Amino acid sequence: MSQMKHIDNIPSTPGKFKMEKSPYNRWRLHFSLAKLTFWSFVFLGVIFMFFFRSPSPPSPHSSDLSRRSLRTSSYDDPAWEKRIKASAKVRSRNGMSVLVTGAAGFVGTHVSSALKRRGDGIVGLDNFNDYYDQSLKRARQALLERSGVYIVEGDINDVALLKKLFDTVQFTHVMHLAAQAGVRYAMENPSSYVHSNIAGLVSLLEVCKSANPQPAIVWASSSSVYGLNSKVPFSEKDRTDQPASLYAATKKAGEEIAHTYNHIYGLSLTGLRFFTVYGPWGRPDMAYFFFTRDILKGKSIQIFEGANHGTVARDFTYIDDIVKGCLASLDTAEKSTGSGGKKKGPAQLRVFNLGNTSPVPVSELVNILERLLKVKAKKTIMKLPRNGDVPYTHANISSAQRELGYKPTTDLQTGLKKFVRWYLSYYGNGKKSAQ
Ligand SMILES: O=C(O)[C@H]1O[C@H](OP(=O)(O)OP(=O)(O)OC[C@H]2O[C@@H](n3ccc(=O)[nH]c3=O)[C@H](O)[C@@H]2O)[C@H](O)[C@@H](O)[C@H]1O
Repeated sequence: MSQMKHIDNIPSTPGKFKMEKSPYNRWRLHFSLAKLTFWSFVFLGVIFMFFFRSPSPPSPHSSDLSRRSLRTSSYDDPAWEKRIKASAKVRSRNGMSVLVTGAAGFVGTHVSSALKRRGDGIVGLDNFNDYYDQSLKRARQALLERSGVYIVEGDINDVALLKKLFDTVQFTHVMHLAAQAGVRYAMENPSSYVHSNIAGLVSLLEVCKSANPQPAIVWASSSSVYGLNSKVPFSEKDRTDQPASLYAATKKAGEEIAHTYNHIYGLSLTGLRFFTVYGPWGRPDMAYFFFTRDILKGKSIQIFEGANHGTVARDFTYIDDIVKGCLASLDTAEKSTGSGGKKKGPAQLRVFNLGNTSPVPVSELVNILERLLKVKAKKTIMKLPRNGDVPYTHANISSAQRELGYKPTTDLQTGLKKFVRWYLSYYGNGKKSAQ
């Protein structure tokens, strides 16, 4: 009752209207309060049901989160830390200590294995997502484990995990290869590109800029940033403001984000524009890989052609050449200049094309595969769909040649021969096949 009095004495709108104290008004007030309480309960009930009782199917994100919180508790596990430290142990003089993101990916596996072979310390990080056959990623992981590289299972968006890794090991370098790849898939699942290629990159750079010492970072950009550029061969100085796919746009955004972190925090950053990388242990979503699978299965393949029956061509680049470019980038990367999250001076900022400098038409890629597989392909020629693909790519590599000593040595015929040999030994002669 005293509370009621208090309410009664306060004008609802100061200076405007004072409520009369008649019994009718009191009854109206009681009634309104009862109504208000009733509807508040209904409202809270609905909210409760929506958040806690909703039988909606678990989204990949919610399962990710629960997995992540489970894993967070294992970050304090001494055995886990021991494995990481053992994997990061440098075994050569002047060797580096590298965090490789996307280590169970195609390029990540090859780069990690090459670094380990020469005595660098490596810790891998990979979220093992299901963009393509996860068993292939697990097989790559097993391969790396045999050579002493441990892959931590986690996402680059997991800042707590990244911090824990940097607390455990003083990484001198980060080889950032984790990404949502694929040009055409960007129309199906655009947010996955924003999640990995933009948000994930920012999470990683945030942790790197605060690390002491700050690592030097080498990361995977893409030839797709040239988009609709029609000047060939593509040079790093050419325009890159006309991306043809969301994938390309997120990689281009990555290059701009790299500029910002270099400018504000003194992070040393090198972006590598890879040109259609192929080879053993490759990505099943790429044309050379699923063409091989489909030719062996006797399934029809689609070969795209440009306007007016124009040739669609790619500057296909063999994995071993790309690995050499990655290692040379790490070796020539200057130290970051910041510490404690503050820039101390200008730092290195580089972008390089890593291509093969000799584009090959997709129809020729298929001819080579037919010869190597000794099977005639069932081909359908179709117009290049409007799905983010560009008609051709061709790298000018003079900058990488000059600064990194990069010189690709594997032509498509030789590289595909190695790929096919691996494919047949991994999947068997078409009996067990790629998904
Ligand atoms: O350099 C890059 O930055 C990118 O390279 C790769 O993209 P792309 O060069 O598009 O490779 P990929 O899909 O193998 O298609 C090869 C060719 O086959 C043609 N193609 C494709 C499919 C098909 O059914 N038919 C066909 O003709 C198609 O038109 C194309 O001409 C990576 O996937 C990408 O993640 C990114 O790293």
